[in-house]
Amino acid sequence: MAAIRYNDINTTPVWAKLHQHQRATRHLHMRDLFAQEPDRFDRMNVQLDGLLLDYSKNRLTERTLELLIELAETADLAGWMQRMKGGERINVSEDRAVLHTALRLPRSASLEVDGVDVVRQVHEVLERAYAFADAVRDGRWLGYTGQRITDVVNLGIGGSDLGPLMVHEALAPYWHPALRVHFVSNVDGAHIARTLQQLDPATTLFIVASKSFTTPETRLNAEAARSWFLQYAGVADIAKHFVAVSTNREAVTTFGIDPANMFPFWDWVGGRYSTWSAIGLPVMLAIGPKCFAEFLDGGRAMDEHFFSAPFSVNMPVLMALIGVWYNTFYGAHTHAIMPYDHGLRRLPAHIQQLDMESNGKQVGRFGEKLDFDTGPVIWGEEGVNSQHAFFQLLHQGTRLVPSDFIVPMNSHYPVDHQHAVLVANGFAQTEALMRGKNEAEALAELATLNLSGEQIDMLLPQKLFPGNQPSNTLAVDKLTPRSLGKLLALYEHKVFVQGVIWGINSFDQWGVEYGKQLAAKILPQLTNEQALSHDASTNGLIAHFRSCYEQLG
Ligand SMILES: O=P(O)(O)OC[C@H]1O[C@](O)(CO)[C@@H](O)[C@@H]1O
Repeated sequence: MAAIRYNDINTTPVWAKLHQHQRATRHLHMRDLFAQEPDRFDRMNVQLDGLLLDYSKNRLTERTLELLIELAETADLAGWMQRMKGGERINVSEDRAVLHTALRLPRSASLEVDGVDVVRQVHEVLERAYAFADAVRDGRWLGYTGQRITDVVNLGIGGSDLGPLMVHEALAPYWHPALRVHFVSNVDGAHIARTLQQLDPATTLFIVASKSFTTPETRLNAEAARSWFLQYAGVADIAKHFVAVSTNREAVTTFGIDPANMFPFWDWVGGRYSTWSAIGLPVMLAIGPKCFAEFLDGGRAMDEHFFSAPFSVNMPVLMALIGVWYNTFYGAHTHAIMPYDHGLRRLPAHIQQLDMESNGKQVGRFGEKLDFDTGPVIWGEEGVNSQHAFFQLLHQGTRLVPSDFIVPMNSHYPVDHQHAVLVANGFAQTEALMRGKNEAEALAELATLNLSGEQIDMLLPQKLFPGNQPSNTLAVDKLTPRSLGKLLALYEHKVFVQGVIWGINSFDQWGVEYGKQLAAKILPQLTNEQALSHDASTNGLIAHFRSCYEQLG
């Protein structure tokens, strides 16, 4: 454990200066900033090998950026980056290193942690996983009847589901044509039952994906899958149809999966950072080892940029600092993620876990209470669907909602000119959110409609758009394994930087434990007559369930 000290970032001079600066600049409208600064876009974009971040549509001046960078320096961001990269145990509450970046290092690299070269370990497992994926994809790995595998079911939840699911969906153009991959996460029996209904046990492969291998939802789904499978096949056939990805060899063996069919990873990979490890197995099966290696390369390209670029042109650092500006100094409560790409529709859900499980904390890394706002509520939906759902609030509601628009410049699906329509919508939204529509513009529009003065008085306020609603635009040349790798690593580093600024340990998740403990207590009470000692609401709900539950008999 590192020596205990307390986070004092909110008592530093730069913290006070940022509060003063916010008060001094909050009246500025981005529309005016753009009018005064014709080179604003040129100054406020960063490009990295096919990925462009335009951060000019933010409530920023040069001074804001200077102060935010001073804040990063004050928080010793460079030091924390080196500590993470070098494998120091920066996850202090669990006494673990944080080395998802090592998962993306090339075979030629080496990184020793506790005397072990973790890069060698990573590539040993990758080679095994790649060989397995190739055998399934080529039809050399056969099921118990000698038929080839046609369906893969990933049984996992949280980080063992959201990341691989998102990457799998995003890379649909690269899928093997004769292999379908399904993801089952919820303990709601509907999820596994509806998936199994479509499947043939003779041609189905199950991946039980769980870092801990103790997560009840995943274990129950794995047991349900095994029972279903054993209705058709024998115990000896399990080895051909069940593999595991985990850090817990003992639990995998106890569950009945041959350790030869287990792909390990390590405690220095957080669940929500694990897509790059063997947890990516369903993705490897779908897109093949070559494309998966390109995905890893993309992540590494972002790592190299993050670890070497000056803060003023460092994509993850800039995105993180802009987020801190709104969260902590403007009091914004949320951050929206809007991918203008159907393949990226699960990205908001993945980033939601990545960000909220990492930085949704009110104490600092040494247990001290933090006296300021930290991680925002992350939410979002694919564009343009989101425009027809909740954009009204962004345009004319009362809340500050910073957002990211992620827009691929090219599509894998050239359906007429629909891609241009999609992109035009994305760009138009960022413009409208930034500019707004003022009284003169709204009046000029109403003047063309031949309305009475009374009608104009009534309609004018409703036609006004305040604007000044900030957004980043991430323009991706094309959604490929490599560009997706960059995008995902960008968000991982953004979250890390924000955690460093706020003094948070972004790599534990104690907050999800309590609900699990109470669920374990309530579960037997649902089906017995034991007297209840919860609060009146919980007692009442349990009693109501007992009276309604048909399977109680
Ligand atoms: O991979 P495991 O150990 O089954 O955990 C699944 C998920 O559960 C959590 O521990 C808590 O929700 C996540 O951090 C994790 O990604």
